[in-house]
Amino acid sequence: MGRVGVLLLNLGGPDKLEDVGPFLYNLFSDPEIIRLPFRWMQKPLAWFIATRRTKTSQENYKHIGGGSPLRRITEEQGEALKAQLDAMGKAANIYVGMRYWHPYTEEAIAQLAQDHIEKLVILPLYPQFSISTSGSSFRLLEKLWQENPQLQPLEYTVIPSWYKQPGYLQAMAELIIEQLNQFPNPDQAHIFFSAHGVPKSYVIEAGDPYQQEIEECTQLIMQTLNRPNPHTLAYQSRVGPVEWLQPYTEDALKELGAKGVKDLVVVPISFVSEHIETLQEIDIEYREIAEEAGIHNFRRAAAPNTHPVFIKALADLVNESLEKPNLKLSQVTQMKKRVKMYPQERWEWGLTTSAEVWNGRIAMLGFIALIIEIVTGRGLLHAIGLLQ
Ligand SMILES: C=CC1=C(C)c2cc3[nH]c(cc4nc(cc5[nH]c(cc1n2)c(C)c5CCC(=O)O)C(CCC(=O)O)=C4C)c(C)c3C=C
Ligand SMILES: [Fe+2]
Ligand SMILES: [Fe+2]
Repeated sequence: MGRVGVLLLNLGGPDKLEDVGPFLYNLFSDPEIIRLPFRWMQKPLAWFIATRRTKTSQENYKHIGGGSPLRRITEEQGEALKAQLDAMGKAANIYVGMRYWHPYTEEAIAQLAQDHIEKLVILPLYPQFSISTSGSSFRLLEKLWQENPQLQPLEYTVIPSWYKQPGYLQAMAELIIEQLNQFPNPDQAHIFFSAHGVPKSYVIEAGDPYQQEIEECTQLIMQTLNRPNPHTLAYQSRVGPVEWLQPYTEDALKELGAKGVKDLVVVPISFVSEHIETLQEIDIEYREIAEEAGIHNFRRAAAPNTHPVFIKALADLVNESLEKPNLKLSQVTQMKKRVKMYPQERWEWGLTTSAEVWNGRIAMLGFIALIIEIVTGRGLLHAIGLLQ
């Protein structure tokens, strides 16, 4: 085999406070994050939401030192993975490709093309697949491959999701045990899995396997842990007015507090590095909610970061994928094409479900257009003199 490369895919995060606005704009410009029926709406809406959210989001980043640690940790994971692969006699170059901030996926692809990589393993740093995370990065890569003929000869394989990997489950169990051991009665503490949420429509309408993979992952971690502790799964970080996967973390914490739970370990399970949602949302916001609800001994399991058992798990994943038949990007993005997606729907006349859905969407678009117009002072209603 020729020169091997591993492309680690991740979300990216603002390095400093000034990056927050443009980072949010990139994130909301992604049709896999906000799913709209018309592409032309994407950029104005992204600008509008990013502008509105920047201040609050900056306040949150201020609490964790003024920026996201995601780049630093992902690069450290890459270095540790390289050393582990070297030790196993499988030398490889590691590349980091972020979706919404530096180093962008496009930069990583340009670099690996320059390095004459001959076989590439595409490894998202999300254990479970979601349209909004790994799916979005795979779609981008598919586009880059289509646009750049230079990439055609590069042989690659994709790892779509890997939450069943035994080393990963073992690392998670060890991180939980570390926290359980801090309680006077380790077997009685409540284990609280907090997954990043997604809008419910992603699962129900678009067929995102995320919820099923999260639920299975929770069961597998509990089996690996092999302790009698009670556990709960809930979803955090809801954004916007639509319904997301339930139960919401804040509600589940309040409910457990009301039931008299005092000792609790939160386990973040959708992400493998510390980031704003562990350091700020769980450690500050959810801790406060839990303490108010009477959960006085609130602890959190660390994210796997560069835990040696976790890094070995990543190295095993890379090795196993090199031995299996290649999995193409078209194969891993295809699962979405089999289910209901906005661009594939067709208009139907009459009082059909489809027509009702479209009525709702048109009303929503009208409303959004009105808000944008009020904020920017420009648009159709100003042009015809209805707004000044
Ligand atoms: C598996 C993990 C993640 C899923 C699923 C996910 C979906 C998702 N996220 C948003 C909106 C935002 N996400 C933001 C930050 C952010 N998201 C993830 C992970 C998942 N997102 C991470 C790791 C981070 C943090 C990066 C960092 O800086 O450390 C943000 C910005 C922060 C904020 O303002 O709260 C937003 C906004 C949506 C809408 C979504 C599903 C559709
Ligand atoms: Fe997110
Ligand atoms: Fe989030």
